Amino acid sequence: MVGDMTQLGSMMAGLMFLWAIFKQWFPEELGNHIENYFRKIGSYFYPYITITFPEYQSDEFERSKAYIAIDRYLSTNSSKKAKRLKANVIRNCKTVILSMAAYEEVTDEFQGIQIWWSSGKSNAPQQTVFSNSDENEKRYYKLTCHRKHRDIITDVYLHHVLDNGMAIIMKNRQRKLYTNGKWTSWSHIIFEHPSTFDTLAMHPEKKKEILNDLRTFRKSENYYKKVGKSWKRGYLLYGPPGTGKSSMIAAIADFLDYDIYDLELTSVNDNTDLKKLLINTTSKSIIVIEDIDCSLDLTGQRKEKKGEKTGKEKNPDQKNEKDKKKKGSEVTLSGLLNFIDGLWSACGSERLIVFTTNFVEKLDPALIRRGRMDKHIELSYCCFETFKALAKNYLDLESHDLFPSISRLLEETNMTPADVAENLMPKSDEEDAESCLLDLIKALNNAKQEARLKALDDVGIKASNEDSSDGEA
Ligand SMILES: Nc1ncnc2c1ncn2[C@@H]1O[C@H](COP(=O)(O)OP(=O)(O)OP(=O)(O)O)[C@@H](O)[C@H]1O
Ligand SMILES: [Mg+2]
Repeated sequence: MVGDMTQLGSMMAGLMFLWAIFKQWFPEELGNHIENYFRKIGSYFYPYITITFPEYQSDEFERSKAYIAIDRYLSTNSSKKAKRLKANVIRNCKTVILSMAAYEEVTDEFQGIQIWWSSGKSNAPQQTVFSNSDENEKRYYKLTCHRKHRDIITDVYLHHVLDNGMAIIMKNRQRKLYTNGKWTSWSHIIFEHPSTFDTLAMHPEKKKEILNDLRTFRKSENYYKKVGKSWKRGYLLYGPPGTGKSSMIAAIADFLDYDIYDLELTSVNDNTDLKKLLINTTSKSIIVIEDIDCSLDLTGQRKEKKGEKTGKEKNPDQKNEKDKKKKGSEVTLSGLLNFIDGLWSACGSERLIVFTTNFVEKLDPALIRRGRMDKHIELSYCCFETFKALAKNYLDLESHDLFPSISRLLEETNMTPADVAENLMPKSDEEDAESCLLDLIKALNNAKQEARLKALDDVGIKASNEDSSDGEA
């Protein structure tokens, strides 16, 4: 059907071309009159309009988002109707997306209107020595419909196609973990961290509160617009090592289906590069700076790395090397503050910025004030509620006679969820749930004993210090 219409369309275009040559031999007014007459006859025989969607817009390197959305949208009906298909295998060979090959045609129906889609390609001149033959083909999708439906097609149907196509892209997309390498670019791997809010053990009330906060954030685009804020939110996760800060970031990314940009501040040259990195992030993402206290000190000057010489350098090469290192770490506190909520931070939207630290008290108050880091979440030592969640995850246990003893021991001593989890893991095939719980009780008793000895030691040292200072006096 589309082929017939295309032939008819080409015939009409040919006639119009011939007419353009003959038109000059006629007086202008008569020429225009005849042309109008031709157009009327033409539109009587060919009452269709076509809209073409090229894969690449002339001024962009990236594939057109509209083209990709149409491709995905058509994959739902082209895979049923088209005869020649193209397969795109994603998600580690687990998902196959079929789209129609070049010069295929499929029909679609919308509110009783018939729409014809065809795919095509044309050869573009060779662009670079590295480009392969596929890259030199300019693909496109062409929509054809009756001209009387023009308004509904352009105003309603195309939105329907693009929205549905984008939804399919989001559903099939694989989350990415980006890291900043040299210069101002990001490189990425597919992000498949197993941590989710189901596996993250924490007090149920606290978990509920965080999930509600994330849900509210996700659907608050209009609210942020209304109050004049860019659509982003800052999370500060703090607590001792092994309490689940990184695991929580992975769980948030899973819950919101966002990509993660793991920003290594020590690799960023200066504030300008920090800004460029920010511009190169996409919406629906989490920008993470882990161990923020190790990247900046309170005055905003970057710390020198441990082990770096502080005295005079022995030779000029060493000095150059040091200069280079210094030059590679010129990001300032003010640069970071601008990164979080300066004017440039408004480019893109729907973003979380997450800082983690083991020492919240070391951070500059300006960096973590509300408005910048809107939500402060403390992840702490394992409490009984956290233990119950871990026991459920690791041992499939909801209750046990040993639970009361564990509850008492957890109140008496500090143990991180990471250590509790390690003790709950069976060490061999023979080890059952009860012996894992006994392992944990043993570890908790040891930790309690160690803490008691350390406290005694500290008191002893203090007492001997006081004695010696009395003697001196
Ligand atoms: N709250 C938790 N729930 C479930 N597992 C946890 C939790 N906390 C820690 N773990 C386990 O301990 C391991 C270490 O946790 P994680 O890396 O998230 O700690 P962290 O707080 O980021 O530590 P650090 O401050 O050293 O970076 C995780 O792989 C996970 O298996
Ligand atoms: Mg961590």
